[in-house]
Amino acid sequence: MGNKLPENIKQKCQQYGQNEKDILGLIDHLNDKGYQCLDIIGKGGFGVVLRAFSKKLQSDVAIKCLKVEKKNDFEKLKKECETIQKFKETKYLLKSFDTFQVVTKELSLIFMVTEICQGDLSALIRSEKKLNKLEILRIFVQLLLGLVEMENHETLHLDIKPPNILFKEQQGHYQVKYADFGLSKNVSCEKGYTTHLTNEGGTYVYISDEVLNEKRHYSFKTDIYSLGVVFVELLIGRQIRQDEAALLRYNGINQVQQNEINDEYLVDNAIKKMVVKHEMRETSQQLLYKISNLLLNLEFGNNAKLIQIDYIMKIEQYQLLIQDIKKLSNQGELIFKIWFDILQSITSFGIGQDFKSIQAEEIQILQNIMKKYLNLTCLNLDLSEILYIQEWAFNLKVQNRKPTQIRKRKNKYNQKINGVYKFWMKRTCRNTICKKENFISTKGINISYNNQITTSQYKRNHGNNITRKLKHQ
Ligand SMILES: Nc1ncnc2c1ncn2[C@@H]1O[C@H](COP(=O)(O)OP(=O)(O)OP(=O)(O)O)[C@@H](O)[C@H]1O
Repeated sequence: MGNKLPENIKQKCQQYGQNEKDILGLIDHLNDKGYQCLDIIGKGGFGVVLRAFSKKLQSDVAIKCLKVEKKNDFEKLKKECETIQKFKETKYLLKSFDTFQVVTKELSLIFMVTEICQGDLSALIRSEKKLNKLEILRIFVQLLLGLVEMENHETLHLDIKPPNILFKEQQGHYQVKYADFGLSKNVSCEKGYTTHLTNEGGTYVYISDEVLNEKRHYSFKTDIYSLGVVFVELLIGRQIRQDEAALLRYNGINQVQQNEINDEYLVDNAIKKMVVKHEMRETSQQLLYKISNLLLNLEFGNNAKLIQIDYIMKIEQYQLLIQDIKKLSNQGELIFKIWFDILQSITSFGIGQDFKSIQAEEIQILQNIMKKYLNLTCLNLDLSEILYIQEWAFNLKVQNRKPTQIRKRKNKYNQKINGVYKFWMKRTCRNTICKKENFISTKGINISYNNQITTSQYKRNHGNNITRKLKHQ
């Protein structure tokens, strides 16, 4: 890039009040590390965020360039880097690719390379084009899943607010990610809370009573409060004012806000279980269970009849399944059957196959099947969402069984989601009926079958070393 800044970066320097020489310096450091700077995305309290091309990843990344001025700053930034680096295999927490430090005679800089997003939630809340309820619920379910991911990593965010939630938009579907873990704390999962108190708070509007008054342990429910306020803002389509915030914290949601939300179910089942005193708040799992049910009903509700007809007509080779479906009166059970069938279709005889071995490609196949069979274009669920829905559907079935059966099943299903999945695999494979399906061996030999066989029969004849080619792809 030499000594000259491209025109777009020059303009952004003016817009963000950045010294051009400083930016040139940053660009040189980044070049040395294999990043080609393309633009300035924004400016935060500690420095600028740049868009750059990573030669190693062969894709664009965001690079937060942070100037360390005090020892405290360094500790805070180091902690943020360490926190995001420990997140492995998460989907709703901003991915970190690299962090490095550059120290010269004059200054000390930290660079954090992360995945790149398109903006933050505050822009969506402020935007003229208001999000509809379905879009809001899809975002909210992802944010709850993000809290579950944090819980799995024993992390409290403690600064959840719209500017710290980034989004990517693809064909009208928003994918959201938590960012800015500068105030986050580690928490022991056994205890579920931390006694490490501090007077650094998040932002006044979003922080809970316990953080504001430093009067009790923090727990995963501390983040639930903040997310509750974010949810209120998403639903009313505007930011909560400072004067409203105190009332919200101590008195809960008021009538005016309830009228703005205009959805009794969400107020009673989500907001009043989040934006309340610590002991009355629900967990992310409890909320997720309810809200993903609601989302599922919204996604499928109006299409229930269509799903039924479409399903029976198009998947006729699954004779047994169809007979079952005809007996079903309950829409929940119907959805259960559909998920069951779809899972059968994407699993390539993987008895005992592990959750992690399900590849993005298979999720893509699943989505294609959903679109094709169910005529749904809006569906864009990922595996963890699918597993939650699956678990919900199973519980729904469990409720209709006799108590002894329930106990037996529940023991199995009380295991973690991995366990649920493995059990499903076994059950799925045992019952699968394959008719006129094409199979390919891993050596690439095509084998066609004209008769119905069960997968276990097939495995007995041909061994485990097979993958199934999807007929409907
Ligand atoms: N990974 C990213 N992808 C896209 N935009 C980003 C990314 N990270 C940050 N931004 C944007 O860059 C701007 C500055 O972000 P940054 O996190 O530094 O600031 P902040 O959150 O306002 O400040 P602070 O961290 O000091 O509270 C924000 O507008 C933010 O939306």
